[in-house]
Amino acid sequence: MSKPIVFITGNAKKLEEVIQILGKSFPRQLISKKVDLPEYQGEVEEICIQKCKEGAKHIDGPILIEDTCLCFNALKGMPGPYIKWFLSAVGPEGLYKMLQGFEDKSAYAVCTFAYYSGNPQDEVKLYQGRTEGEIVDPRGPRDFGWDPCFQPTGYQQTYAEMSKDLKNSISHRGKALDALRKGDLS
Ligand SMILES: O=P(O)(O)OP(=O)(O)OP(=O)(O)OC[C@H]1O[C@@H](n2cnc3c(O)ncnc32)[C@H](O)[C@@H]1O
Ligand SMILES: [Mg+2]
Repeated sequence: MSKPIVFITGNAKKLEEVIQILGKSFPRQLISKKVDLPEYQGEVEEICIQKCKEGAKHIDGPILIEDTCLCFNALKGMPGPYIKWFLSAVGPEGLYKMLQGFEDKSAYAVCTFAYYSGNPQDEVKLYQGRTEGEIVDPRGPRDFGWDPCFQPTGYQQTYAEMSKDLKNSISHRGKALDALRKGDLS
């Protein structure tokens, strides 16, 4: 019997979605631990590896972390991994206003999971998902991050206006977890 995987996050809404998306079909037991891991700088892959290694100091056994980026094409991919600070400073309205001087409102959300078995001989494994969209004047409930100002390509609703099932079926996180499901989590 494999050990349960501990998903470390300080974000209750992320955890809620991960549980909804993986559902009962996930063959491994997933438990969660609330730890606010440091916000690292750099490329998202490096950030996730560092975050995962730091998380491993808290847990004896397999662990999972994720990091989410929101990237504006007009800003060459910024705020990217720093979106948390921008969002807490200016909110979804401010994110929309940041693009006021640009015609290009396109953006993409990237979710990267990092898994580490806990065995020192194993590497950290990464699983990524990306959803394209645009930054719009915020609409919909305010309960999760930048959801009100992100409208995925091909939809008339923002993430915040969508049902959870619809968001999860097309989201950056849903796609990253599809990749994780297919991965080798030994
Ligand atoms: O402890 P961790 O897992 O790091 O949780 P966090 O809230 O610090 O999350 P990140 O470091 O990945 O920063 C991502 C930011 O984007 C927000 N966010 C993450 N996923 C989102 C989603 O699907 N929809 C809207 N906002 C999201 C989140 O609230 C943060 O402000
Ligand atoms: Mg974080």
